[in-house]
Amino acid sequence: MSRHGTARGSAANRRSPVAVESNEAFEAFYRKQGVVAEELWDDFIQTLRTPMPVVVRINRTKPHWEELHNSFAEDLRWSQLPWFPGAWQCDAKDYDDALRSQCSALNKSYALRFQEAASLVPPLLLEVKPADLLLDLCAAPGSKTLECIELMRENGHKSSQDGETGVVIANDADAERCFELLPLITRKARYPGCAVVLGNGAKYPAQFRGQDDQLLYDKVLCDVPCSGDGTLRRRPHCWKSWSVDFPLTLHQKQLLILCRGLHLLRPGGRLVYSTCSMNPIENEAVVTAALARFGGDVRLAPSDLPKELRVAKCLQTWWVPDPQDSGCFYKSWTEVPTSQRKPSGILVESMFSSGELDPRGCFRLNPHEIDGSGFFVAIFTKTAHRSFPVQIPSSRLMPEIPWRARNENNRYTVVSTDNSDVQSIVKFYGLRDLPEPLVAEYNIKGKLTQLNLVNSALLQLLQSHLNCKGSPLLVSLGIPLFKVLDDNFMTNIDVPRWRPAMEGAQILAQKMEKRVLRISLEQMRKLLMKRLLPMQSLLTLGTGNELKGLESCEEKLGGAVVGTMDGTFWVPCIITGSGLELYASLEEVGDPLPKLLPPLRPPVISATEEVMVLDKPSGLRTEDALRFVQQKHPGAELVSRLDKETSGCLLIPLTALSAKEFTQQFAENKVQKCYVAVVHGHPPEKGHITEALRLVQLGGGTKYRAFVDDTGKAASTRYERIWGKPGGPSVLLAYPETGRTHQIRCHMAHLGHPLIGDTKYGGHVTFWCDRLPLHCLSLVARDLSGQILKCFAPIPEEFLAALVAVCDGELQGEQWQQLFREKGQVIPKP
Ligand SMILES: C[S@@+](CC[C@H](N)C(=O)[O-])C[C@H]1O[C@@H](n2cnc3c(N)ncnc32)[C@H](O)[C@@H]1O
Repeated sequence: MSRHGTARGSAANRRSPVAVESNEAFEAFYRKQGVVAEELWDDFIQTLRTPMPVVVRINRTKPHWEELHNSFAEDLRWSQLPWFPGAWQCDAKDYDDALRSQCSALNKSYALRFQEAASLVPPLLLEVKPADLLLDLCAAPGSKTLECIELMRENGHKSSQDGETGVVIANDADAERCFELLPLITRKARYPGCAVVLGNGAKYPAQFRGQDDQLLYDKVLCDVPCSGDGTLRRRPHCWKSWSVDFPLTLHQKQLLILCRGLHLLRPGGRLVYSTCSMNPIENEAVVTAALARFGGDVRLAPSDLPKELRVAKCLQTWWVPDPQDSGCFYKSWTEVPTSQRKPSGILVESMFSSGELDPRGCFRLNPHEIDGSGFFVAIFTKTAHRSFPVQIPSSRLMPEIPWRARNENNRYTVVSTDNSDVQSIVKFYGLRDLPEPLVAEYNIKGKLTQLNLVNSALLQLLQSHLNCKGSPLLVSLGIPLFKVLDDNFMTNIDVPRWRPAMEGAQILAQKMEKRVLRISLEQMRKLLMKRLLPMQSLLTLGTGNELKGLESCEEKLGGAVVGTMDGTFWVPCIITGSGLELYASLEEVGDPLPKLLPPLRPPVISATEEVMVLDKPSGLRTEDALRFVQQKHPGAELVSRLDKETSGCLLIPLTALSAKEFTQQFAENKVQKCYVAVVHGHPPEKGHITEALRLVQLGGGTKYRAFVDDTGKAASTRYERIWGKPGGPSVLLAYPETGRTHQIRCHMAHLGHPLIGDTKYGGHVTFWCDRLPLHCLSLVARDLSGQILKCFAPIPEEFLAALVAVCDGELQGEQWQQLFREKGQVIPKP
């Protein structure tokens, strides 16, 4: 069985729906459009009702990314998306709190990004090259922009071209969303050729480098605003609000943005149009209308898709709903009543199908096939460009940057290297070769506040002539390198007013010969938490091995950068009379080297050619443990199970013959087991529970609960209390003589002593135990030759910590292990 995300069977088959969401109009609309074949309808609709898997994209431009990649490969909860390098997928139900907090920490430090599978596709199909001019017309909140930048860098490394020579313009029409995008671009991507721009994509200006020399983009991404019904799995509340009308209001806007993107594309360039909507009026209709508008100058680009990526053909015909008459649909513009064919009406001619679409350049990503959101993608290329004649001055480039910023004071100017501020920075920080070109940023009060690094290609683009009255607004430009210090700081001291900026610290650390400090990883973590290293500690650390480079701060006071010894993480700081103060916090920048949880992979306790016994960790499903075994032994099968939250010995036969043998041994209760359990209260010292159990399926899904019921199956559990005080809790050894589902849990609950935290059976959660305290300590069976097979799984760390807490430290971890080694062995039956 493959571990690849798309190869584990359909999403709907693997999961049960969590909520029965529905909308009759939605189902009627999409059935009529024929978006999926009738026989796949149930799979499609069921998938839309199941939670999305979590998908992460490892940032392969970061140091240590391979370590992270390997840790995902080791962990059975993650499967790799075979069509996207570095993307991993985890089932929603395996994504527990521990995994969530680990991934959030990794996301914060930009070791990975969360991005659903289908959304990875549009940037991938842009085929970005390191030196491309790329325009992302609808960029916020920025996942795809970031992905494009990473791909540019990666492709740059592959072709050993400098990966930083391209340009990425991230435009969005929504100011708030632009500001959401900002930290991603400046803090995470840190790409000198990137500008964030606020403007209407449909009116993005034409730019000219000279007479009849229009600046055109190599790549354009139009990930347009859409009704978003492909993301119902992520936003189940939208089932209720879905209507046929809303998408109709978006069609023209989408078409205008696409047409603008196509106009700005260079001949031979590539444009990707995408939506997370499944509606043909927002998808195929927009594409056909744009093709018609450009005559033969643009066409769909047949593309080689990764072979493992499952895509569905685009529609060639579709129905347009009448917004005034529910249930009424039109196939062609001529069918629309004349009264509705007004220029101001909702229905427009471009919504109707006209002409064939090349399915090799235009396709759908169906939720049930990609196990993600529904998406639509079309790839265009251009064969000819028609420009409008414009009168522009004869000089090729403008001396200044004609783009507006947020107001007239807030502007950007090109900075020359002999500028006196720049000279003082070079001297103070010992800058070997000053990164350039630099632009100065003036804030909205007109005060010079920042020096930003851009690259030459971006500067040229910004100095070209804009063919419009007011330009879109520049929200950010390049990478901030230096920031001005507060006016009232160190007024009488002869140090420059400039300190390194957070965004540029990494670049500066490679170029500065002075004022570069390195500290150990542990000290860096402490510093990020406290943000201040008092002067005395700074001086003390500076004399030892934990801090290096203090001698490079001749003047002592003033800006500096501080990083980890391996040089992979840098932040700006300032040395003042009180010590070293950091301009960053752990909250903002994340951990320099987030700790990885040990991968969830079961250790093997014993293995022969016929049978393997694993020490299954809590949190791993038995089915996933089986997959691990099947990687080497494809014939392995399950004959017994442990609940996901239960840890310990799990026996898996490796061949059909041994499966038959062990099935029989389990059925005849010949496999002896001993479990450790922590229960509420103080049960009698020894007991034997023989109540029959009946298993009931919950909510039509794969969840079960056992009940004591005379009509159920015979069940027998012996137990012995090995630690406990009146009032509880108590630690037991339990010996199930039968193998019913949830047997120990249900039997103990029936006795009035449910397991701690076992809320399904009436247990209560405690702060000292965050897993089900049930562990299969030992197991005895007979192998195929009749020899005794005896296995023992020591108590896992987190369970041990809970036991120490239960007894208030009366027994320490090793003492508990020793107790179990002595008492927890099962004596084989003769
Ligand atoms: C689907 S989202 C883009 C998602 C983004 N590409 C990403 O991957 O994170 C569409 C974006 O288009 C923006 N938008 C809406 N109308 C626009 C217009 N006329 N021009 C440019 N952007 C627009 C919205 O503010 C929204 O941020």
